[in-house]
Amino acid sequence: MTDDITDLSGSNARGRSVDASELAKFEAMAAEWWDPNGKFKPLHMLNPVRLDYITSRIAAQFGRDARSLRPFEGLRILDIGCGGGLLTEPMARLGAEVTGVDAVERNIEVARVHAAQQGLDIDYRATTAEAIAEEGGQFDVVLALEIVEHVVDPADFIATCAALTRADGAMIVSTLNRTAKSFGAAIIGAEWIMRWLPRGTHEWNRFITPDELAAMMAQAGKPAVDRRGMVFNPIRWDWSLSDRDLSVNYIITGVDAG
Ligand SMILES: C[S@@+](CC[C@H](N)C(=O)[O-])C[C@H]1O[C@@H](n2cnc3c(N)ncnc32)[C@H](O)[C@@H]1O
Ligand SMILES: [Mg+2]
Repeated sequence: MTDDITDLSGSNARGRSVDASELAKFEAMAAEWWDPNGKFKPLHMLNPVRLDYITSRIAAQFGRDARSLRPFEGLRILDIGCGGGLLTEPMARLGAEVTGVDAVERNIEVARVHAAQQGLDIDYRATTAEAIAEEGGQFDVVLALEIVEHVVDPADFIATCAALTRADGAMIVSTLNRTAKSFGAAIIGAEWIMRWLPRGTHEWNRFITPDELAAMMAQAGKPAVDRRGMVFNPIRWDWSLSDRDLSVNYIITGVDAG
């Protein structure tokens, strides 16, 4: 059950969003975070397109010029479920003051070592969103990328992310849609055929539709202002953003209703 983590290494954070069996999957893969051909290959492939999206949304929200040298100087960004820091590091490079949080201690160790090698100053913590919220943490931007399908109660988790986001801030959430196509692409394609991910990494019934996620964000006071699909093109072998096709991977930005 969610409270019983005694069968793990004991290095994982507790919190009501934590599903111990989900954490065990990431704990087992921790060493591979920065291997572009390892088990996180899909995230490495996805990284440029989601970085483009996130950078332009943050620049728009805060009136920054995304092409300047350090456009996010002065912004506080929280990356929840940061893993090895694939998206955390570019945020720091763009000048933001970045906190990366992951419930798996081993991920945080890997992230810290890699950031140090890159000469990046990132505040990495092995904890949960709810623990940061209890401390009263407030951020200009909260990122929750590819994590909501792994937490115990997605609506509760989204509410915590929203509480961590300042009134004039933005939260950006990416995940997998629950469609026949996502079963084919994310489970059969990525796990069974391509073997990019170990079998069982994703559970299709935990995937969330864009409407469900948007409803959770609206309920949490950060209604969706923008949603895009992230689409893999097997002929060009690359990813692009789409206004129309949110059938597999997608990303949503929420800002204050007022
Ligand atoms: C698919 S990975 C995504 C990593 C990173 N956000 C990225 O997109 O590159 C999901 C991450 O969420 C972490 N995680 C899962 N449940 C969590 C929870 N309840 N609180 C904090 N982190 C969690 C896992 O340890 C894992 O590193
Ligand atoms: Mg995932």
